[in-house]
Amino acid sequence: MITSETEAREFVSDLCDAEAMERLDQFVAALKLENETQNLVAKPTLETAWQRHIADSAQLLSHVSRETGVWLDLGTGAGLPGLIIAIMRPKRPVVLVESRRKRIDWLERMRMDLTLPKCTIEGKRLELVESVRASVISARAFAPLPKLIDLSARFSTAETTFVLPKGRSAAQELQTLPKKARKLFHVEQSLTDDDAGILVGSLAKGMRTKI
Ligand SMILES: C[S@@+](CC[C@H](N)C(=O)[O-])C[C@H]1O[C@@H](n2cnc3c(N)ncnc32)[C@H](O)[C@@H]1O
Repeated sequence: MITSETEAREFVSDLCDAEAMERLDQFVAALKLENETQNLVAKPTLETAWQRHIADSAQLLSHVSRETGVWLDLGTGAGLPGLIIAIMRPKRPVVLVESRRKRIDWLERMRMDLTLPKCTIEGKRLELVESVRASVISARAFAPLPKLIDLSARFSTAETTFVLPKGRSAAQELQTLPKKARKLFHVEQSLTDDDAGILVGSLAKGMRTKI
């Protein structure tokens, strides 16, 4: 379990290079400033930003086997987890979907300032985003599980891995899926919170049209 800012930095630095670490520091500094003008994350969480946001996002990499293909992040908001993945894996195409104007502007600015040419931002509602085949789909605090799957199934194939940090409700949310769909996901322990879980899984063919 990651229990301090130092441990969080060490955990993340094992997963990326020194240049990415510099960019992550730049991101954290910018996030603290931006949070004074728009409510991107809960203010108290900024004191432990590396644990609560950076390592929390970075840990998703451990649940994804393929290092290639589009990583699609739904409802990216402050940049979590999608922008963190884009910083740590700058050669990978990462698509961030976010509908709120001020948040889109923030993400665009970060993408420019951090020089992330493979990262693209779909500044609109997910429902309006053109279908692409995603290799990974992530979403933190985006929507209840059945709705999330309903909205994102058209971006998935049988090879797509869903990685969904669900906080304390992970196991409970899984129970809200029909029995057949439930079997396709499992709960991984979060490394940043004893009580939190990450839902990991893929959708079978029939499930991709309707759950
Ligand atoms: C609770 S925030 C979570 C933000 C970020 N993932 C995090 O963990 O800090 C949910 C985000 O999803 C965005 N959102 C909600 N519904 C959306 C939709 N249908 N399409 C695109 N973005 C959406 C909201 O604007 C908001 O920024």
